[in-house]
Amino acid sequence: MKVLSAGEMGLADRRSQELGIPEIALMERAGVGMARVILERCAPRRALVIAGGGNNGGDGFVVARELHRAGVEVSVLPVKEEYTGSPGTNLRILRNLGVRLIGPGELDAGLGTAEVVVDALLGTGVRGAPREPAAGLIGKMNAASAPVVALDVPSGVNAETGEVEGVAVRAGLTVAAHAVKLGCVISPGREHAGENVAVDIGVPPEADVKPAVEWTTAGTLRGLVPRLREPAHKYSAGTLLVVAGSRRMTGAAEMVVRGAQRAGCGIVFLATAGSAAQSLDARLTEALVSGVAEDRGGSMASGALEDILQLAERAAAVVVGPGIGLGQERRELVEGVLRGVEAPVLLDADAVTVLAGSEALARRTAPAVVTPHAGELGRLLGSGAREVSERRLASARRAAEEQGCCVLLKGSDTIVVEGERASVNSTGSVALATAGTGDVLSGIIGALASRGIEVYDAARAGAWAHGRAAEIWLERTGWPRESLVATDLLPHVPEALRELE
Ligand SMILES: NC(=O)C1=CN([C@@H]2O[C@H](COP(=O)(O)OP(=O)(O)OC[C@H]3O[C@@H](n4cnc5c(N)ncnc54)[C@H](OP(=O)(O)O)[C@@H]3O)[C@@H](O)[C@H]2O)[C@@H](O)CC1
Ligand SMILES: [K+]
Repeated sequence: MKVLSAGEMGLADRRSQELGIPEIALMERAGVGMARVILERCAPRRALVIAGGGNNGGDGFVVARELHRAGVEVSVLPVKEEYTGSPGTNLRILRNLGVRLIGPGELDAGLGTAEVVVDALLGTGVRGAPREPAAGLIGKMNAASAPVVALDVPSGVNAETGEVEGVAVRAGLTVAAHAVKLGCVISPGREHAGENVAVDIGVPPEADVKPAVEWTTAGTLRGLVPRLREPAHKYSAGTLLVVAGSRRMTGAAEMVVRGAQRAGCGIVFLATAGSAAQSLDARLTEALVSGVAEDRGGSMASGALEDILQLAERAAAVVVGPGIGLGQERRELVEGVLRGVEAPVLLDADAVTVLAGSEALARRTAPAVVTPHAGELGRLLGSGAREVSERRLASARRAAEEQGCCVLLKGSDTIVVEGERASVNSTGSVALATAGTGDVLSGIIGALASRGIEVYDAARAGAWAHGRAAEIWLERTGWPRESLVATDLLPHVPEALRELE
């Protein structure tokens, strides 16, 4: 699956036309391909096409003609009075064929009988929140009982960013021209798009564009994760220090360690609160567990820093945060690790939360990666979870710039940003929305970093393998996705990583 932003698609389109391919030829192939997908997937007897005033509407007219040709009873609502250019030509053909063109007054009847509603209202040319009458039409499409298939982009979704400024169509399937649009793989646009499919529209390779934001697949990662070479000893395979857990939160520490071990880390040291150490030591047979100074609540105290820095001297990477707890002492501890550790540091969970308002991360020059979800990133940015959820790519970029580090923003569309580089992960499942999966992810990324992979690559490869492990579990067990627990991922992490060899 190829993913391009709206701007990149516009460039591919202009280059194609400069090479002499007429706009109407691209529209023809787009519409023909889109109609084929609709016929194959939905096989409707009656369809309604809602066509806007631009080229997205033009695609809709071609789709209507193709559905009509296949024997589907089609109604088309063109929103504009007058059409010119390629959409105008295609609307004229519909008139010549006697395809039923309806006005707004007949819309409710059309929506009531259609087996598929085709959203050809707004595409990549939308600017800002949909105005009337588009906004009202979007509301009607969303209220329809028939499934909605969006052409190119669900109307109202920003194809560049995935942001939704006003209302937007909720489609079950989005059929894109040439490449899936970036806004359809980033939340919330991703949820509006449903399944994404792209159809070939004849853009020649000479006109194609390399995307600035990578859609991370096995292909983009292949060869990144080194195989262990002989002679390997436990230190050459990567040493990782995990700083995690507290008296009441031992599971988080366990899952980070296990994730790291399955991702090929040669040796894992765990520093945890003194009162948690004994039980973790018993559970983590292969890890070296150290209990360090804790406060009265059973969380690691700031006085543990010296021991932690000493352990870090033996590690090629450090993971800090899961289950450590909040408060001033944890903040001092995390700041101390950022100041005192030269090796790459991954900050997750509580370690991200306690850094809100701190300058320690921005001041650090050695490599660092933070792995927040929207709520944690909202605290770090001081903007709130909602702002992050609405503007995910922009928020991740802002945090990466302000903090001068790599940011992995968790979600169904895990986004990884560092400097100019950005990527969206292609693997995963809603099954991952369960306690502890984030800890496993931290362990995997920490292990990859400990094996010498730079943090941006470790983060995107780790996210990919973590999502792929969930997919493999679903494939193998056939169990409902709600049943996955974080430790189910562990046996599938090596399999996922092997797919990258
Ligand atoms: N590029 C390619 O290679 C190919 C592109 N193709 C297709 O073209 C699509 C892009 O077409 P596009 O550029 O004509 O824009 P499009 O999405 O139809 O929107 C423009 C219309 O929306 C309106 N409008 C805008 N904002 C609005 C708002 N807030 N609220 C309400 N209305 C608003 C605007 O009205 P105006 O502002 O002009 O009054 C105008 O009528 C692309 O997604 C793909 O489907 C294919 O044919 C294959 C080749
Ligand atoms: K659309």
